[in-house]
Parts: sequence; structure tokens; C-alpha cells
Amino acid sequence: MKSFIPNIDKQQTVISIRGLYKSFGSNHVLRGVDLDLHRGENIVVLGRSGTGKSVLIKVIVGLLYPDAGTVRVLEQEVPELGAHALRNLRLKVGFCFQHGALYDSMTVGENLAFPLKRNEPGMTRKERDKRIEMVLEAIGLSHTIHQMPAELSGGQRKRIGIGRTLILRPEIMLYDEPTAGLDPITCTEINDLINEVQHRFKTSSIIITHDLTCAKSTGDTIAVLKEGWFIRQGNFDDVFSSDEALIREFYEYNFIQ
Ligand SMILES: Nc1ncnc2c1ncn2[C@@H]1O[C@H](COP(=O)(O)OP(=O)(O)OP(=O)(O)O)[C@@H](O)[C@H]1O
Repeated sequence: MKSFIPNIDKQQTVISIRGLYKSFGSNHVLRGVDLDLHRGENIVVLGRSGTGKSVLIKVIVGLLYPDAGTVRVLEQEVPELGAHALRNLRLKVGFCFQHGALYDSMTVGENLAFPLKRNEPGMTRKERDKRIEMVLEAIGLSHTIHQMPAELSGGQRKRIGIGRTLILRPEIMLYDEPTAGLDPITCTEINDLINEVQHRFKTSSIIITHDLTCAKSTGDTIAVLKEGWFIRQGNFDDVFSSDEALIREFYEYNFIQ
């Protein structure tokens, strides 16, 4: 379980979704999704492969248009936003790709500088270097600044991927399977980092995973996506204590992975 009590503002939702439907032809992926992410909260979206977790995230950042329902992010109705407003919103919603999505031909420092040069062109070199140093220190990888991604371990690349998202100081973090493909010790380090980011940068996060350990250690709220909607939402113990079949399903899945 988490080692600190996060400061969650239950009065303030940063993401609010009601009655979300999304189909692709006859494939009805999301069928009435409701979700509230509060300021300061980590929500884990737990679901087996193909249940629509990525579709949900894409709707949240405006990459997919919903068939029905409302999707409100940082006080804005996402499906109604034009390209400019959507671009601005996406700067406040950081997406951590599953494989880090680092540029192999750039050093760690250059990878972190890249989003700053593109999105904060008014920044001086000194300000940029300071931000990069601060983020590298936060993710515990200051010594890698001149290294190439190929020289890093899988866990370190994941951390740099998280750092590259943090560098723009987003209000919301979206993590796509942050522990996929990592050994158990590295998984624990990434889970700790997700909590550290929540604590230190006051972010609100959605963490997509089918890793129960990740869910238990990072989630203030667990939302279980199945057959197009959230069949359970609550803290880990509430969600799993009463339903043996559900927990077995995920344990079996974790062993298969
Ligand atoms: N652009 C698209 N066009 C057609 N079908 C799509 C599209 N995007 C997703 N789907 C379908 O939506 C369903 C849910 O896909 P999604 O990628 O959201 O699953 P997931 O829960 O993220 O799975 P995984 O854990 O394997 O990443 C799948 O059946 C997929 O084929």
C-alpha cells in the first residue's frame, strides 16, 4: 500500500466523464463510462487487454471523438475544443508512453530539452538547463544526462520517459502500462516514482495497467473496466475484498504475463 496519504481535493475534479460511449462499427468498446479524477488523486484503470483502456485515454486527450457522453478535462469540454485549444490542453496533460518513446539519437539531456524547445520557445538556455536538472534529480537520474538511451536499462528508460513528460510541468499525468515488461524490483521502483511524482509535483494521474501490484501501490482509487464500463470503483481493498472471481481473474492474468 502507499506510504503517504495524498492530499486529494474531493471538491475539485480535473477530469469528469459521464455516459461515455465509443464504438468502432459493431465493436461497442465503451458503453456508459463514468469517471471522476480529483485534484491530487491517482486513479488506476485496471482492465484486461482489449477492454478499451487506450480508447478511453485517447478520448480524454481528444485523439478520438466520443459517440455520446461528456468529457470534461480541466474545466473544458474536450470534444468541443478546436485545434489550438486542444494543443494548449494537451500541454497540461502529460502522457507517459509505454516504451518511453525516447529519441535514440539524442542524449538524455537532449531528450528532455526537446519538448521544452518546442513548447516553451521563450525559455533561455539557463532556464532550460535548470528545469532539466530539477527533473533529473526528481527521477534520480542526474548522472545520466550525457548518456544515450541505448546505454540505459529498461527501468531507467521508463524513468526518463516519465521525466520527459514531467518537464512541461503537467497538471495531469497519464501513465500507459508503466510497469509492463519490467522485473519485480524495477516495478517497485517505478511504482514508488509514480507516488513520488504525485507527492512532489502535486499531479493528478490516471494509471493504465493490468498489474495488480502497481494498482495496489499507486492507486488511491481503482476503477475496473470490463465489458465497456467500470464495474467497480473504490480503494483497492473495497474493490477486491468482496469479489474472489475478480481478483482471481487479474492474478491469473498477472501470472500469464
Ligand atoms: N482506431 C480504432 N479503430 C478501430 N478499432 C479500434 C481503434 N482503436 C481501438 N479499437 C478497438 O477497441 C478495442 C479496445 O482497444 P484498446 O486499445 O483501447 O484496448 P486496451 O484495453 O488498451 O488493450 P491493451 O491492454 O491490450 O493495450 C479493441 O477491440 C480495438 O481493436
